[in-house]
Amino acid sequence: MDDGDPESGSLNDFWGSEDPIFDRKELLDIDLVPTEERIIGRDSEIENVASSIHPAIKGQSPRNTLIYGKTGTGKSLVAKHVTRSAQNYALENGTKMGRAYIDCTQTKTETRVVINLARALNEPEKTGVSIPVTGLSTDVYYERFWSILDQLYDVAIIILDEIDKLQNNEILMQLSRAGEAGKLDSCKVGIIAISNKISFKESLDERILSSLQDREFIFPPYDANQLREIMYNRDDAFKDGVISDDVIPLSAAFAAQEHGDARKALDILRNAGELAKDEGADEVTEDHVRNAREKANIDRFSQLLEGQPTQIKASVYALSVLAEQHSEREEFATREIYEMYQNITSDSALGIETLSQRRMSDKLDEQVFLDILGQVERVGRGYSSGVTNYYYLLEDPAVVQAVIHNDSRFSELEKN
Ligand SMILES: Nc1ncnc2c1ncn2[C@@H]1O[C@H](COP(=O)(O)OP(=O)(O)OP(=O)(O)O)[C@@H](O)[C@H]1O
Repeated sequence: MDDGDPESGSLNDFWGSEDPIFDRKELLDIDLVPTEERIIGRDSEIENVASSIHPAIKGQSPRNTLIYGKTGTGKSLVAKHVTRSAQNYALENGTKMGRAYIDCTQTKTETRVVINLARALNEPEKTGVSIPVTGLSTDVYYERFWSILDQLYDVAIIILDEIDKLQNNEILMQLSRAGEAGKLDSCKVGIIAISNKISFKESLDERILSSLQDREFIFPPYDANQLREIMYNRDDAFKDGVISDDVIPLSAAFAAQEHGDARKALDILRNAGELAKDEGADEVTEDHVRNAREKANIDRFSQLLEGQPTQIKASVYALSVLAEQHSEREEFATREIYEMYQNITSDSALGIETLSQRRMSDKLDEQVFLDILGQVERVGRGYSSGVTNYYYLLEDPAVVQAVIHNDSRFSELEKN
């Protein structure tokens, strides 16, 4: 084993070397909540969310708020930015405001949400309440959580991001009714629920819905100009003069082509910088952006599709098989997709039931909203008059299948 002179290793030169491309790379981190002057094109959304929670500044009940919009439209950013600013203002004005953020893709069960909320808001040295990570019943966790809220805060704002990923809606029921149900003595609770799945409201109990729908906002996608602005406002992530002139406009054009997704724009920009760095280049060029876009597409698509239920994968898979078999066509009618879907789901390897055509097409419609698929309506002529729905893939069928095959049941299917 070599444990000789540490000075002699050539790695030392490497550790000591300066990054030739990035200066403040953290500005391109996806979780960063940028300062207000770096937030572009969301003035009215910020105003709307701020007006919903305005009463909280004085310790009164904030209005519950529901935010919808496609991915990368700034939903999480606006919710975090507005609540952070409210919390600072409240603090300076003598109101004790608590604020917690839960990502429901990571925290899906009722008990885990309560535990995480309680742990995030607790100050054990002040409350004397402990929240062990496991071991108590859900009821006890709730009791301790209510006690923490009453002891420490006049008001608490809870952001539930990607709320449609929750296993059930019990936590929403509890949080939205905590005051009237007498669980809380003095603390007021407000919820900001975020989703990119418009159909999620159908699964909600009427009472929760009416309480959440109090204020509902839909965030529109960005246009290419806004995406450009968002990126120019973060170009100090790079060393001076390292990005060539066409890099930001091209990244913005790519991100605007699908829907105006700021996450995608920033992903492309960061990945382009990383590719340039890996190559030892001293400039980020248009070619790096093109290659980064390719990589971002595959990553993003995997993320969107991987966690989806088997029924959804089966219907998207059916479309990908058709697209592969008929490379001369792009669009396929619901009926054709359904025939392929029936073939696929009849294979016992998948272990799922075959839904009706109607329900399968509902699943496809959801994927359209998430930008996994595209959909067009065509009016037929002659015998086939009437409107027919057609779907098409937004990604290469080979990429779609590669992602779905990560689910072992689908790779089994391939062998049969
Ligand atoms: N208006 C904006 N100005 C500056 N940066 C933005 C803006 N909107 C979004 N971003 C950046 O884009 C990325 C994605 O934004 P955000 O997470 O808020 O999107 P989202 O709508 O919550 O998406 P998802 O549904 O995928 O969670 C973040 O890094 C955020 O900082």
